[in-house]
Amino acid sequence: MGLELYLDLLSQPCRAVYIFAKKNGIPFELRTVELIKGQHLNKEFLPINSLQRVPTLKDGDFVLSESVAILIYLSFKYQTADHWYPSDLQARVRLHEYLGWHADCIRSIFGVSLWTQVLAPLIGVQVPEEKVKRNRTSVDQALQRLEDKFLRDKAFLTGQQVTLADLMALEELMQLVALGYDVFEGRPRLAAWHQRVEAFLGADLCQETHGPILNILEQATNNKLAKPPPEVCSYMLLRISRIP
Ligand SMILES: N[C@@H](CCC(=O)N[C@@H](CS)C(=O)NCC(=O)O)C(=O)O
Repeated sequence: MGLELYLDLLSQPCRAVYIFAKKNGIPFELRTVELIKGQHLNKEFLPINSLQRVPTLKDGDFVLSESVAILIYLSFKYQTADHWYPSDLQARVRLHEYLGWHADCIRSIFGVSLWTQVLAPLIGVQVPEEKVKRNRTSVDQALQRLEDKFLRDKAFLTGQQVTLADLMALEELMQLVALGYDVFEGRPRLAAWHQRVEAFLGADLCQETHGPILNILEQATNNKLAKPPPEVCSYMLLRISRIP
């Protein structure tokens, strides 16, 4: 069996892995794990990733989770262009500097809207308004830092060429865009960066990758999402209660 990628394109780190593999012509079998249906909790997925999370890579007997580790594995194994994961020491650690900040300050915040606007209502729960507002404030602060401290006047987040950092950031931003948040309003440098990254990736690949998340609100509004089974609902309830 060749390379298998266990992904759900509703998930930001999964899309970063997907778009990287596709853009670089890396052959893989897509194994879709639908989080809304709780497929990551199924007994079939447990032996593949006991952490029950996606993305997960399987390359023969080698199994790997964590999007950044997967992206680095793919860039070495398939010898992708140097700009993605630069060999120059300072350029590489600059990329890791961003990825560290991203893990701490973006990941936990940008995904909350999907819970408040789609997943909680799907199981009949309303997230308290003060939590929603708190999240919006955190999102605004993080976007400002992304633009002022990382992007500044550069073409891409960590330099003049596109890297893994741009993919990770793009996919987090798409989560907000899909949920109706105008992340680019009043942020012209971020808007120009977004256009540059999407132009580099190509419109068709962006459409293919972002299609499912861009449709999620419409699907939710038109009751096209099936309510998950009870055990998944209880699991989701627990996750919702942890929204700060
Ligand atoms: N740090 C991990 C985050 C992975 C992650 O949070 N995956 C989510 C989807 S976005 C997941 O599988 N969630 C299922 C769960 O935690 O129950 C990465 O970058 O791969």
